[in-house]
Amino acid sequence: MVEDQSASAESKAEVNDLDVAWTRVLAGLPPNQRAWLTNSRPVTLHESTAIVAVPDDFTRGQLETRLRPDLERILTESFGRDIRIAVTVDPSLDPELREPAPAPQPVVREQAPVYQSPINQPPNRPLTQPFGQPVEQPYEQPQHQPMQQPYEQPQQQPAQHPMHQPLQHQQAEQPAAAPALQEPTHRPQQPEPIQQIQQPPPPLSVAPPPNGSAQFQPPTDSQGEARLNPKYTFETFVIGSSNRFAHAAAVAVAEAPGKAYNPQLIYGDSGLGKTHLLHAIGHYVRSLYTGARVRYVSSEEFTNDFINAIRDDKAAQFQRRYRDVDVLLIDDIQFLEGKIQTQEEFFHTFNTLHNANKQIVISSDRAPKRLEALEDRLRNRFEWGLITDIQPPDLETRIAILRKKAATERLTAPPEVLEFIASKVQTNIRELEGALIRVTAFASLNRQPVDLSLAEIVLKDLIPEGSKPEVTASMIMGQTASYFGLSIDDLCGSSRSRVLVTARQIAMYLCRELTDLSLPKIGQQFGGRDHTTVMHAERKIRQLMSERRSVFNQVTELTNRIKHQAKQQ
Ligand SMILES: Nc1ncnc2c1ncn2[C@@H]1O[C@H](COP(=O)(O)OP(=O)(O)OP(=O)(O)O)[C@@H](O)[C@H]1O
Repeated sequence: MVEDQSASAESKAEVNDLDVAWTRVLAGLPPNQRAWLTNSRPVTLHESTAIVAVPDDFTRGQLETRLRPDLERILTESFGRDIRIAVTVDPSLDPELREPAPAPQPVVREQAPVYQSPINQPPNRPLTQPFGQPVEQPYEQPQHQPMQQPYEQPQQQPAQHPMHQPLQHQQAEQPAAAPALQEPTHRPQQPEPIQQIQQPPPPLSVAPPPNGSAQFQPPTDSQGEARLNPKYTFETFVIGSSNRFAHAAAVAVAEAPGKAYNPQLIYGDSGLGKTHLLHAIGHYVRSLYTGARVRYVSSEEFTNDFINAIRDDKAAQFQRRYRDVDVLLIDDIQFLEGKIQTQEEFFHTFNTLHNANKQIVISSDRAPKRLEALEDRLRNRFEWGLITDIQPPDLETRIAILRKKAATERLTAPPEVLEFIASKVQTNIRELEGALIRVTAFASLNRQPVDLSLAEIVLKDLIPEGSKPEVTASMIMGQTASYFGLSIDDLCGSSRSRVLVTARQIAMYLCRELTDLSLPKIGQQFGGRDHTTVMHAERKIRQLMSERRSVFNQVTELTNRIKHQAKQQ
């Protein structure tokens, strides 16, 4: 912790230095070159790489080609050591795209950049779907299939499974032949077709990848198998000082997968946006590179998949699923702690991908150094790339997140209510969003406008004063079962009677809102259900709360009971 704080203090100092150095850059360039930097700004300095944000790809092309030598020379002189630049596009820097300043109360300082994701720009850059796959497959697929197997410790598996035979290992360690990089096929278009930018700009890489460059193969999986939540994009991600660096690095990685930083590891507490950034990388890569094979997986699913593959003798399919990809996004790596055989398998997956210059992005709830029950060789590998952290957002960022959420979900709430909610919920963004949903649902049920007094009433019970009591899944399940006159076995069982389904979904929703448990962990608590079932339940209850008073009341009453119980413990 102390170490983390000092690292963050150091990075703040460097940001200031970078600002100073940037003024030297501006002073040192001839006017015709300086003009390119009018709307650009330095983002941060990480080791020997200065990340610079520019408003569009055209400017980026200029910085990466014509201006690069001078920029790097002046920065190198300023810092007294070699500095290279990495350029990222932030369209909100374009004065023409900038949102008008918010009227009277300028509480919100951070605005999310409006990413020009090609997904949203069909006319110029259709998203080519190889093999006629649908463009997007719904992310949330309600499934009620119990998991094939409960979460078993992979240690229980036979040590010499074919998946771990020496030959396989050798193959995994071999660098795969990596042909030349194909530039993004869907670079954002520029208004003026100037000859110079007909060439795609050079990649963002700050150092050439060790074994040549990656090439994206035609995908073998469908769009749906990337399993990306359509809501988690860079466009919907609000940037603040707490996540600015992680965001900039994520954009850089998505623009030059396998080249900019490999692996990228994002760490931070629960509910701070790690999963969101992983999905956003996936979307952006897919929109830039035709046919890029992207796979998102939580470490829990990876573990289960591995166990099932061994059980069903499907090692080869398992390996193909995770190794024949261009970008592997692996969430909550801390889940692999203590799981020796899954770590072993992941180690070889990592090596195969890294050797072939395929991008790996990892999230964790802690810095790699603190993943004590993870093998050293894995932790070392995580340190090969770029490690970025996400801190809890400050008040302004929390308000900006609520504004964005309200806009995307079409929820109406005046600024003072958003400020009130943001001041009450300080650490977890999932909880922040949950509070907004409850306030707006309550107003909609009562056909009342959303105002401060209403928000105060709704949040009084949700967020009690004083220290936050720890809520567990068993408390939620116990309270829900007794409230509905059911047993815990009923909640975990397979009956689909209407009352039972609603009770189960409410309990899952509350686990999501009141605990830090991941989706697969919650599914596991409810009789080994799939994580998509939990996602469906969360969405369903959010919707029902604003449509049915009975459901709103049930959720509110249960929250009170659960929090009360937690306080007594
Ligand atoms: N900067 C942000 N801008 C907009 N929404 C955000 C931001 N950060 C987090 N969120 C939202 O907060 C919710 C929780 O985020 P997410 O699931 O990515 O957190 P996490 O760090 O992966 O948590 P966990 O470790 O519990 O899985 C999501 O709905 C996400 O969209």
